[in-house]
Formats: sequence, structure tokens, C-alpha cells
Amino acid sequence: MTDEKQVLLNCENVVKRYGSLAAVDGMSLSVAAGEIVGIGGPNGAGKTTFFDVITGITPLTEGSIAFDGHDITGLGADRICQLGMARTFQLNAAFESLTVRENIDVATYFGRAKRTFPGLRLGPEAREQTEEALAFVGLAAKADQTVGQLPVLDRKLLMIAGAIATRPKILFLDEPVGGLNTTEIDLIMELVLKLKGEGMTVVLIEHVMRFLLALSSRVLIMHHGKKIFEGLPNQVAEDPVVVATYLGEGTQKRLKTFFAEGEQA
Ligand SMILES: Nc1ncnc2c1ncn2[C@@H]1O[C@H](COP(=O)(O)OP(=O)(O)OP(=O)(O)O)[C@@H](O)[C@H]1O
Repeated sequence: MTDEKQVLLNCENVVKRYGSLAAVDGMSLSVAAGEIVGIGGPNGAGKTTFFDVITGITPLTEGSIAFDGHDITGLGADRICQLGMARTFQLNAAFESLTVRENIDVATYFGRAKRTFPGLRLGPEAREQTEEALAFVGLAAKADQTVGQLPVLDRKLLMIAGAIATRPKILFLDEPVGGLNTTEIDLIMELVLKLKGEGMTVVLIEHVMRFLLALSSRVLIMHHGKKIFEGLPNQVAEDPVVVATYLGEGTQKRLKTFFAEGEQA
């Protein structure tokens, strides 16, 4: 569990209602600096909505969120980003007709408290943020390509680049490997480990359990807007409620083998 002194993010009893539907229904989560926390759960469990509420994309209905010494409950996404929180999206969101570099420039600009209006002008420090992010994810050689031409892997890398260009203290990744093949999944895994190596705190949502469980130091499983499990990665497949509502027996068996082989290695 997290040490009180190191807590970077603290969500308490967060509720998000859409009409009569409680998409997030009393979620609490503490994340310590340097942790990788994984969130899983069936489709429609409320995982993305929980990210949306934390990152200020949509206002919460009830509860409170503290981040890095600030009460961020009710703040907008730009202000929250400027305080050091960045995210990627499940869909490959990008400005299709802009180049890779221009897309990251937009993110860099969004993350800066001091913006130069009018127009999207970046000073030398902001330029450096964009170039660093490009290099970090390995997209520097494609910086001048139009995003519309990029394959799925590069689009995923682009979103991560945009997020880290804002120099966040915490990074939220929403299904960073959805739609990728095994080699590509491994590449993103390496990238997340590289970020962790640099001290980044990460919260990630993923259905690819191998990815989720290998990277996370702690895992939460959501169902109907609620947390139904919180524990170590190797405990997930042991939990009867998680197996019944999410994993199924086939995945449970595969995951048990995965951890047994890991222990032998
Ligand atoms: N803007 C919205 N308006 C109304 N209902 C919404 C809205 N956004 C999400 N929901 C509903 O909230 C519930 C949770 O959706 P959410 O996308 O957060 O789930 P999820 O766990 O991320 O699912 P997935 O794994 O499929 O991405 C769903 O029933 C969804 O239809």
C-alpha cells in the first residue's frame, strides 16, 4: 500500500453520473510517486470515465481529488495538465492533417501555463520539450510526416509523446496497446519501463492482461463503476469474483501459468 508521505494522487469516493447511470460509483484510489498502477475490468466498467474525471475532461458528480498538494476537484483539463498530469486516449486522437511534430507542439502548448497569444508560438524551452518527446518515443525520424499516414503503433507513440511533452509528474495511459501485435506490445512495454526508470508515475488501463500485470506494481479491477479488486498482479487470477466477472477460467489458467513460469525464470 502507498506511504502517506509519498502520495501524489488521492481520489476519494469519486462518483460520476450520466443521468441515472453511475459510470463511476464511489472509486477511491491513492497513487504514490514512482508507482505503476494498472486498472482492468470489463467493457463499460467505468475505467475511462474514471480517467476522464481525474484528468478534468468531465466534471465529477461527487467526491474529491487531490494531486501533488492541490485540490483539483472541479478544475478544467488544461489547469490540471499544467499542474503535472497528462494522459493518452483509447482512440488514436490526433490532428490528422498536421505533422507529427506539429501535433506534439499542440500538446506542449496545451501544457504550458504561460501561452503566447495569438497563434501557436513556442519559445526555445517549449521547442526543446517537443524535440525531447519526439526522441524519447523514437519518432524523431518521422517528425515531418503527416499524421494521417501513420500506422497504429506510431499513433500510439505519438499520443504518448504528446503527453510526456507536457513534462507531467503522472501519466495516464488508456489502453496503450489496444490493437497492437505482440512485438509492438513489447515495444510499448519497454517504453513504459523507460518512463518508470526516469521516475514517472503511471496509471494505465489495459485489457491485454500480460501487459497490465507485467508492468503494474498494484492492480485494480473495476466493474459497474466500482472497485471489485485491489492487490498484487499475481493475486488477480486467484480472485474468484474477478474470474467470474471478467477473466473467465481460460484466462485465469493462462495467467496462473504466466506467473508460475515467471517465478521459475
Ligand atoms: N458521455 C457519456 N454519456 C453517457 N454515458 C456515458 C458517457 N461516457 C461513458 N458512458 C457510459 O459509462 C459507462 C462506463 O463507460 P467507460 O467508457 O468509462 O467504460 P470502460 O470501462 O472504459 O469500458 P471499455 O473497456 O469498453 O473502454 C458505460 O455504460 C458508458 O456507456
